Amino acid sequence: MAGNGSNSEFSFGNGPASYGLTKISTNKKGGNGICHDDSATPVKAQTIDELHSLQRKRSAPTTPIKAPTSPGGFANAISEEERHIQQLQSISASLASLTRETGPKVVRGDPATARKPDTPKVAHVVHTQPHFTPTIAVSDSALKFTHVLYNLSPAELYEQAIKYEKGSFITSSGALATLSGAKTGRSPRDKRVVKDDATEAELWWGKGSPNIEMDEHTFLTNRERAVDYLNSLDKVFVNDQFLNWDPENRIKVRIVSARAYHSLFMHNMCIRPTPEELEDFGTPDFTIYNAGQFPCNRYTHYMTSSTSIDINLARREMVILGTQYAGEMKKGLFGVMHYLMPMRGILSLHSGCNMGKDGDVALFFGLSGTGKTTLSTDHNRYLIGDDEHCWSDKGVSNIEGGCYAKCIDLSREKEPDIWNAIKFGTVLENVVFDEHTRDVDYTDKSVTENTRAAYPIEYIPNAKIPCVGPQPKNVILLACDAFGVLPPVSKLNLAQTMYHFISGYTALVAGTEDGVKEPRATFSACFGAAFIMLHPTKYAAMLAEKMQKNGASGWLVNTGWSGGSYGSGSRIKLAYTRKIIDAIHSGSLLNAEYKKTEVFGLEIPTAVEGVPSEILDPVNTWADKNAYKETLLKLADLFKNNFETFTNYKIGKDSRLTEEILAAGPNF
Ligand SMILES: Nc1ncnc2c1ncn2[C@@H]1O[C@H](COP(=O)(O)OP(=O)(O)O)[C@@H](O)[C@H]1O
Ligand SMILES: C=C(OP(=O)(O)O)C(=O)O
Ligand SMILES: [Ca+2]
Ligand SMILES: [Mn+2]
Repeated sequence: MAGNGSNSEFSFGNGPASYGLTKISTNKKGGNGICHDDSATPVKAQTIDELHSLQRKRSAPTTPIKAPTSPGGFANAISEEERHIQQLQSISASLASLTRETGPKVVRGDPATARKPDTPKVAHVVHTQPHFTPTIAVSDSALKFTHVLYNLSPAELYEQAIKYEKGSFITSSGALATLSGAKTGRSPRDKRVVKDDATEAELWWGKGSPNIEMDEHTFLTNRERAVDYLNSLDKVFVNDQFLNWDPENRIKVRIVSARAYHSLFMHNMCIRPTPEELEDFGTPDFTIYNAGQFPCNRYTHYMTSSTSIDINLARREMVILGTQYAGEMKKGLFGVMHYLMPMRGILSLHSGCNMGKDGDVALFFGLSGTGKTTLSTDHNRYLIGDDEHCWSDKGVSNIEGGCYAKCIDLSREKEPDIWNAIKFGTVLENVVFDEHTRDVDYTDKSVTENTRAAYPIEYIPNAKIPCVGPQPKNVILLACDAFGVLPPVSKLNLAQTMYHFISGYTALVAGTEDGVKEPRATFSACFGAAFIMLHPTKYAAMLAEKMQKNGASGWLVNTGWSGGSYGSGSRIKLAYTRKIIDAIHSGSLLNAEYKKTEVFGLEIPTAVEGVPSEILDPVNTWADKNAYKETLLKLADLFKNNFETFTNYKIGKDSRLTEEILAAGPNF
């Protein structure tokens, strides 16, 4: 080659080098003629697989795990490997079939990415005492591995949901939109509790009780069905978490489920363990088997539909078949707490709870849709929790680690904190969104009216962590009265508080469906009859005792209709209800001027700051006074009929309060 390098053949013009393009040198270092793009440092990987493995770093607890000390003073720390094997053995035991001798072979990790399970992190449990004489000792499920996706993070669960669960999408605000399938609400008529000698005596059975009985054998049949279903899958999700922020009364729960949606929901709703707490988790106090995609067998005794939610208190287990509605798990555990906590003298409450800057705590009782979540989420106060609490001698504690807000017609302006909580990590159930922008349309009821958002409580900026507080000062009973005759706010004496607590009234309208013109009254004892386990008067007696002891004030707040029943009146503005609640919190309403209403005998204030005075007495808001009186009497009659079930029960030691409570209802 003559003179120039190999790139010299082509140039613009024949002038000096400065007129043409700079020559590309290929010969700086090696001189082997190979072109290197060395503008950045090269990756430290030889293959694509190696490169991908560099992306992910092992996560581990940030502080060393405490080594328990043996009596001799020697630390008998077990290795991390052993701890993982113990964890897997515990999961294998959870998933064990009771009719075959073994638990499944479980291995940690996603089957899609797992290599051969050649590591020792495989566990298999052999029963020491089988409950039944096994007829077949081996089955196909004993030959395969069940992959366990253990306490995955929200990011990992998003990936699982989006890859494998139809109907899972990321919305424009980062939330995970999912579908709960055919069931978009709870199925209270399919909730069963095992009746054995102990529970027969302890629990509330019969008329009005949410506890529909089943026997132990049927429970085991359904348990086996759920466990066999779960073991037939390539992978199951396992969440090990806590309930109750009161450290002395914390309950360890394990949730075994088939869907990433369920695992993320419970990750958000239960208390999340730290990595250290998880290492020390041990055996759970209660286990849920959620095989919701799989129906129960209607030929099984007691089954009346293909859905069954079964609780066995002796075995400390719950089985879910035939419903994927995630609220079933949260509220099922709440039922269990309604049994466990009163046994310890602690009152379980279906209520929201928040605290002012000065430490004044308020409880918000109410049935679904009455405003517990909306009103406890208050930008000027600390949120302790939106739905499930415990009241002990020490004060209040939230049972959960997250909130479950209704999001139908959610607006940024009226409920900014809930709006902003709908971001990455939040589960959005059954909402409708724009297929391109993924913007959610909160007004759309195409899937259901019961659209929901489940988010960790720390997504609310003024959440009180840990979620505990001192003794309550105000007990607010919420009723969404679609008849439009209850006052927006009434001050209650103790007997009235008990009367309304035991009644647990609300009246909602089924929405905008044709034909549903009349509001339907619902009475749900303790504002949560679907979740209580003992007789309502047991909880009422505890509430009376605690309110009395701590000098708490009772209030009845109507978050429903004004100016007429549903159809002619309208729902009380949320802004007005918030002003009423503010006046309760500040203490100003306690010292206001009051007058007594007819029929219900409720004390109503004549003025509340920020609320038009004329709406405080509902009679003023009705154009047709006769219609008002007629509706008022109709509602009073419904109250009276409902309360008849309770007239034979005593509350507390002396019967004085019982008589006062009976007298605290409507008089007409
Ligand atoms: N005056 C009002 N007070 C409380 N909530 C209201 C009022 N008017 C409308 N709402 C709406 O009613 C619903 C109350 O639901 P939510 O707080 O989730 O109930 P709960 O937690 O008791 O089930 C929310 O969608 C809220 O926006
Ligand atoms: C999750 C529920 O709670 P709430 O509607 O009271 O918020 C429910 O009742 O299913
Ligand atoms: Ca609730
Ligand atoms: Mn709620």
